[in-house]
Amino acid sequence: METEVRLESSLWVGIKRYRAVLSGWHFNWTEVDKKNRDKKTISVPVAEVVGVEEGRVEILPQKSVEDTDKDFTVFYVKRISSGSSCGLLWRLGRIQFSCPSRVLRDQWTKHLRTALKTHSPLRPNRLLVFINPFGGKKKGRKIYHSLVAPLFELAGISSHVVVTERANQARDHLLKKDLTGFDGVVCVGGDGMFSEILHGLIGRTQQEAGLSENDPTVALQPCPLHIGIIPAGSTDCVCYATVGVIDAVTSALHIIIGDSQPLDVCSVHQASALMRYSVSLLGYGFYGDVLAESEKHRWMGPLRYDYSGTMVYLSNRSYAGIVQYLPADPLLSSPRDRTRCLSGCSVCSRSTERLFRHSSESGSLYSSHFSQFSSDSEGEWVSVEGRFRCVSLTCMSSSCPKSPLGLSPSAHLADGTGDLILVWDTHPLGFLKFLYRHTSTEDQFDLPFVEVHRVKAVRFSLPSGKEEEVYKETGGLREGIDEEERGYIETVSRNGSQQHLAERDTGQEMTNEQKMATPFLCGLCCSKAPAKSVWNCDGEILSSTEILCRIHGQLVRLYARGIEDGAAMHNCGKENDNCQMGCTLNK
Ligand SMILES: CCCCCCCCCCCCC/C=C/[C@@H](O)[C@H](COP(=O)(O)O)NC(=O)CCCCC
Ligand SMILES: Nc1ncnc2c1ncn2[C@@H]1O[C@H](COP(=O)(O)OP(=O)(O)O)[C@@H](O)[C@H]1O
Ligand SMILES: [Ca+2]
Repeated sequence: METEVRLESSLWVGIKRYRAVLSGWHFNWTEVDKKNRDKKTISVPVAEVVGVEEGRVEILPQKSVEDTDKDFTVFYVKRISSGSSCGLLWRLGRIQFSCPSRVLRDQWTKHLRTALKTHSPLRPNRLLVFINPFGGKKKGRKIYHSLVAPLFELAGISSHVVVTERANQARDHLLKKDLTGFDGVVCVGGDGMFSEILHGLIGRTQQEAGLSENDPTVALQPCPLHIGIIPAGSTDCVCYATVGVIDAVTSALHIIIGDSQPLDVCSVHQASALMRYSVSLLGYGFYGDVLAESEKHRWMGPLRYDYSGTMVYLSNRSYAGIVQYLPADPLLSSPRDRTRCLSGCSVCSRSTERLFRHSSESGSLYSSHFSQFSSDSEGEWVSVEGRFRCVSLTCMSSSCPKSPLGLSPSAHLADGTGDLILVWDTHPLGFLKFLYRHTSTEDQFDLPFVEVHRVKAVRFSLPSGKEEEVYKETGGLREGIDEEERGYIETVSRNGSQQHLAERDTGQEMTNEQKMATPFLCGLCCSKAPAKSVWNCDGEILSSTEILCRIHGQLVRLYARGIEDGAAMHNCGKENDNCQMGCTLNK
């Protein structure tokens, strides 16, 4: 049995004396005053030590090494509060120690290096990096070379960098080229670039396992390589929802220390063909229209979504559809339980056991998923039909700077479920209220025309010709229904039995304000609203409308750890500035 590394000695930082202790999971140093009394302690988990160098080393503004033989420098993760974002910013902390002898210095560097290997076994040695030079504000290359590459170098990571020259180059590389020796793949870009990596890695893994991605019932094999995201895109939702901040240095440090965050992935099929995978947003109606509109205005950069969002909102559209879903176990969690999936989430941890339960027995991962598509579970599908402003499915909260709590604030990153959000047709100001609540802490699901369901799978289809006649397009409100009623008809089928619900009560009275806004909003839109929308699949438009979606629990792993709760990081119980014990969170 390996014995735990322990080392304790006096060390100097400038003229101050410190008692430094490396024991188990922690490295800490306490200032000792002239009367031998302990002053401030800084404690760093060994797993968060970025690197240990002989001599006095600096890397910013540029690397410099003073090769003195009694000194060593420790680089570590230091947290600072991020202001507006929900997570914590990570920065590179640095401390230069002086030892009484070279022998002791060598002992410290050796023990620290051994300890950090033991306590963070997933640290990458070699990474494959793809940079999209055109993502977001087109700063991907600069962000990587000025902020990320020096940190990778410091941590001893070697990287093979590919600056993409066309869309799907990264995906094709991962599908075809030799990936031997790489521990992970890093994308520098936005959600679209992440999606390329996701498709390449999932595809490659299934190819090697001899599994057909076109079969929607197949139990997909989890990907062995980790994915790192350096945010340099427009929405950067996957990064925000898994790290809590959009910050290249924070993300680079998560990669360096080999953090590992499993992530659910949704497969999207049409008949027997795989269309795409999704993690953040699979959206029909509003989000599909926004994406289609925004593609015409790519030159605007990230602002294209604000512009297109406004235009699409003003066009006031709703679409007919049939949504069927397979509910997840309501005893495990609920999208309305007001909890949040944070770092170390217990719902996700418990799910790991449930999702992989049969793997050791049957030799096949995900065998429990497979059973949910057997004929036995057919009866559990719920079906709703009507007109929708939008139908959205997300495997995680999908928080992003535009919406800090996200599309579904209580969704989980790795519980094997997705949240289905149905926004029924409603008055324009009602829909505006729904959208607006995404920007605040007000509950966007607490509206009479909104439903949210935690699901394992979803099917979407268009109503048959007969039903389409009934719901003839009039741009927002349906023909034949009195405008004052603002209701709609839905056909609900639970466990196969058809139930006809006339007039869903939206519970809303039209205010004078709304009445005044109606002619203006409808004037922009009423004549030529299309009968169908498109699906927005993580920023890509799907070519089919009728789809089958299925959530695959923990199919990929990111170099991340979920959103850290700032308050909980202070294990000393003191506020930022007074924090002295067991905590590296500084203002
Ligand atoms: C009155 C204020 C209205 C504000 C509405 C805010 C709602 C925002 C929810 C955003 C969820 C985003 C989910 C992520 C989607 C991305 O995958 C996708 C592609 O991103 P990228 O590759 O970086 O371009 N982004 C979008 O589809 C943008 C949706 C914007 C909707 C307004
Ligand atoms: N060199 C390239 N030229 C054009 N498109 C690219 C290139 N590299 C990647 N892409 C594509 O650009 C799309 C958007 O990239 P992304 O990095 O997500 O930026 P944004 O967040 O601004 O949309 C992705 O779908 C990706 O496939
Ligand atoms: Ca999930």
